[in-house]
Amino acid sequence: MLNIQCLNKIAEAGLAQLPSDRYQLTDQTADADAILVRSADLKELVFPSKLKVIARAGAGTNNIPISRCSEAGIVVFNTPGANANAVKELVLGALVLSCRPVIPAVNWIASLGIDPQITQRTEKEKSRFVGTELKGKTLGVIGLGAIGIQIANLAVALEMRVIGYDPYISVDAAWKLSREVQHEEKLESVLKKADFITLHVPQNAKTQNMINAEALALMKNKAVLLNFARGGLVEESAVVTALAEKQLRRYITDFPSPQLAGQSGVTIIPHLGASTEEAEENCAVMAVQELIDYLENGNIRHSVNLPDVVMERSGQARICCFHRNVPNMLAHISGMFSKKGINIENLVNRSQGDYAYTLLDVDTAEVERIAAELQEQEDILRVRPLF
Ligand SMILES: NC(=O)c1ccc[n+]([C@@H]2O[C@H](COP(=O)([O-])OP(=O)(O)OC[C@H]3O[C@@H](n4cnc5c(N)ncnc54)[C@H](O)[C@@H]3O)[C@@H](O)[C@H]2O)c1
Ligand SMILES: O=C(O)CC[C@@H](O)C(=O)O
Repeated sequence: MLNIQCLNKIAEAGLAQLPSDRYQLTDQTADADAILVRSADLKELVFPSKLKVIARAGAGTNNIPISRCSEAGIVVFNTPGANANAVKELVLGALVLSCRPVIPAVNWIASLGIDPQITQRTEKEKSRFVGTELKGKTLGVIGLGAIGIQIANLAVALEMRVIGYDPYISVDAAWKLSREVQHEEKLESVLKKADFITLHVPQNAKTQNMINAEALALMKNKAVLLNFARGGLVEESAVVTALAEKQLRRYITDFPSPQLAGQSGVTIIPHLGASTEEAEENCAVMAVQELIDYLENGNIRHSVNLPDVVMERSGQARICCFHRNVPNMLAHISGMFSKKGINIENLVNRSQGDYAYTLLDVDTAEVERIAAELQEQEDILRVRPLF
């Protein structure tokens, strides 16, 4: 039996994929072979030696200490694109709310209670709640991945002028992007030109506080900033100052913080971007499938610390080897098999940055000993024999 610990609520549709004869849920990290997580912070978590995999049912992995996982031979997965539609739809809502004062208008009507004159008052006083339209305005999309692309294309359909910035855009993503979206090579150009700026990049050392006082100073005075990516992308004290000095019109964020609470010009949503039944199910199903394929076949799809490595099963046993990306490792591993007279039927090896992964299918099931010997080799982080 393999033990799975859920550190957040994971949709039942995903958990139902776990065959009950091979998997059970545990609430003890010490017993966990695998962890399923959403936004729980794992940065201080002590990993038990039997923990092999962490699957993030969602996109952002800034809550997971990726380097520490790699050094412990733990593969980390996420679920790219599985909640993108949910975020796109909420960003559309936020765009509309940023230029149509619907929330104050609804609050005003609610404050009137049961007023027999409500219809007359509405028609007389509604002029206080006139807004503006999105059509014809410029939307700047920072980060053209699963979410950014969908928002950019949607905004084109809304007849907005759309400009995008993503120095690392993938070929796949570029194909999906509407030809109407203008590609900007510099972040500064987007900041200067856009009426609405929406952030869709991961939070990491390079993107932390990317919207700081300097960036805010470049924006148009009436610009609206939307952040459905991560709170740490934006220097909040600078946003509060920019709003107070009328350098920024509104900041709409999915990430509450004490610094932003109660500030005028700030609209705070309680991290609801991915909170739809559909997105939660998509993420949970995808995360569980990734986890099962890794635990049972050693296959890797959508890992954030290793490349995709998928090989059809052949032979009598499979050895999965998570190692550092150092010279001669493949020759060393295969040499150990040939010294023992074990025939390798199939082999695949891929690397990503400092780490690499090798799958070997062999013609014997007697592999426990060689697996243990491999595990002792320098630069080998985890070895798993599978039958
Ligand atoms: N509010 C929510 O509930 C919610 C839901 C899903 C995702 N998110 C956040 O949104 C982020 C994006 O999600 P996604 O699914 O689109 O991810 P993604 O990986 O598909 O796209 C991210 C894009 O950002 C680009 N990028 C990276 N660094 C950049 C930089 N410095 N400047 C410009 N572009 C850069 C990448 O090239 C990539 O195309 C996630 O990392 C997560 O933090 C939030
Ligand atoms: O799990 C959630 O509700 C949020 C997920 C979201 O922030 C993500 O990065 O995918």
